[in-house]
Amino acid sequence: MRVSEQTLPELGVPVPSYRRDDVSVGIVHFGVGGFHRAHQAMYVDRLLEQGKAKEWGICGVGVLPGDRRMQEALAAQDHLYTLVLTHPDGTWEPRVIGSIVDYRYAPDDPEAVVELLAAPSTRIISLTVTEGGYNIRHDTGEFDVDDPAVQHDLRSGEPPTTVFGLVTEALARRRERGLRAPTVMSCDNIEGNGAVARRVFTEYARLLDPDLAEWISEHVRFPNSMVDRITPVTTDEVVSALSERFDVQDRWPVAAESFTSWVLEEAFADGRPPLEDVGVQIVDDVAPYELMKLRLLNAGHQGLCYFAYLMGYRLVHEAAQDPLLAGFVRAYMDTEATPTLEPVPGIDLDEYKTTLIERFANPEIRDTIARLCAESSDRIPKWLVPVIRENLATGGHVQLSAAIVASWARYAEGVDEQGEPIEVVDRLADTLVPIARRQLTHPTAFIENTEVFGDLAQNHRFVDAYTWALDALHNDGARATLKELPGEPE
Ligand SMILES: NC(=O)c1ccc[n+]([C@@H]2O[C@H](COP(=O)([O-])OP(=O)(O)OC[C@H]3O[C@@H](n4cnc5c(N)ncnc54)[C@H](O)[C@@H]3O)[C@@H](O)[C@H]2O)c1
Ligand SMILES: O=P(O)(O)OC[C@@H](O)[C@@H](O)[C@H](O)[C@H](O)CO
Repeated sequence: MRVSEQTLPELGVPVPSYRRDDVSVGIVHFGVGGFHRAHQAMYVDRLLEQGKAKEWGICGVGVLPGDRRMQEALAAQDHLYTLVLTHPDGTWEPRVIGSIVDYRYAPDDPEAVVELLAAPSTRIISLTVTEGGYNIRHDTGEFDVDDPAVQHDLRSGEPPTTVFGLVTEALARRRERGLRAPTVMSCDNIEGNGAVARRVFTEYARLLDPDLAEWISEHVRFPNSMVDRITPVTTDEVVSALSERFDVQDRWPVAAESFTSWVLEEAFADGRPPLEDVGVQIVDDVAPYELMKLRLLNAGHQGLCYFAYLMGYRLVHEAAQDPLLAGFVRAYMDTEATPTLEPVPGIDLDEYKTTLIERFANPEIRDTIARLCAESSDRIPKWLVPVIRENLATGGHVQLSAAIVASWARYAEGVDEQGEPIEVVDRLADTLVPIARRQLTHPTAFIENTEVFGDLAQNHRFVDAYTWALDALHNDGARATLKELPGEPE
């Protein structure tokens, strides 16, 4: 049976019991992908199920050509979709989520999107636009004004196309109309995601109108958050298994692990849904939670994925079940990431790390190594390089982090250990792959790329560890390299 408002009563899986007609848009979300649908939209759906937050329905917005598909898929089923939680014991827990009540593909009608963002009823503008979506230069940490899409929005006089252009135009209209400022809530995996969002939106606005930038910085709030739920890309297998096992035909369901966590800073300009009623931890300072998650889970993923790919793994759980890989990742977490963390209120870090390896090893998630290996140039500088820099400054260990960077550099050569091509998915691939190939004769070529690594190649301690690992990867291969490194085989 197809998912739609009309078929809800007949679907044999849990569905919204609330009337969606009564739900109005209070949140406009940019970047409705797998994660938003498995996380924030699920939390709002839980609130609606409790009879709360009716004014906090979600309207999704897509700005990139790839988002057209999401607009069509959601429109075809009244913006309903199925979230399947995949438990490690093989149990699947599907539920139709009803909190997304509208979706706009911005290029169709940018003016309507700007007006929606400027409407007083829109009190939160949220984002999962990926790490790259914030348009930050890795070397300077500044907003990249030279980006062609940003230049278009700043200079062309045509309707805005980027999240920066659309949101800033709406904020300008609010200011002119004497309306309240909204909250801009980043839910991306970026350290200080709220602070980063604040920086990029005010910097963009300053280029247009310094007074507007002042108004934004004074009135708009940008809460930091830690968000966590492993959500792979939806596969055809999930679509067909949902149909076969539950008789639910959904154009674009999303499957995710059952674990979920959201720690959110109490920093809202114009109210918020009572998210604490559905398990969100509202705190004054998110930093310790963010650091813990980004440096253990996300950087841990990076520790796993390039070595795993080179060793022939294509699925995350299979790699995480290899004691050599699991031991390497755990050793990185213990000896290099953990010393850079702050105490995390209410969390036993040892238990957290053990649970992470178990989550990676969950065979039901079927997350792909390819997903983790994509857009590395947006991930390594944001999650791993800060760990390296801190350890270099304090005299801490960097050997395993250096090996992770070397595994990426080896992977970026675009050829695996069997001589087969690797599809390097990275917005910088055209520059990174040729640079990586040069390292066969010039071992530090990759890390001399200051756009990604800053001045890391000037540090001898890092360079020694890095060149050792790269050399071992070239001469002995990934498995043998890991065997030479300190690990914690189970
Ligand atoms: N998937 C996960 O396990 C997970 C978990 C925690 C946090 N996150 C965060 O969510 C982000 C998205 O993950 P996902 O799994 O939903 O990915 P996805 O590919 O399914 O969706 C990404 C969305 O972001 C949009 N986007 C990308 N670049 C953009 C840009 N420059 N401007 C505007 N929109 C842009 C895309 O169009 C798409 O709608 C991640 O990058 C991460 O920061 C993901
Ligand atoms: O989605 P990204 O690009 O931030 O990173 C890839 C994964 O590390 C990430 O998606 C994790 O699965 C997620 O952060 C778990 O909560």
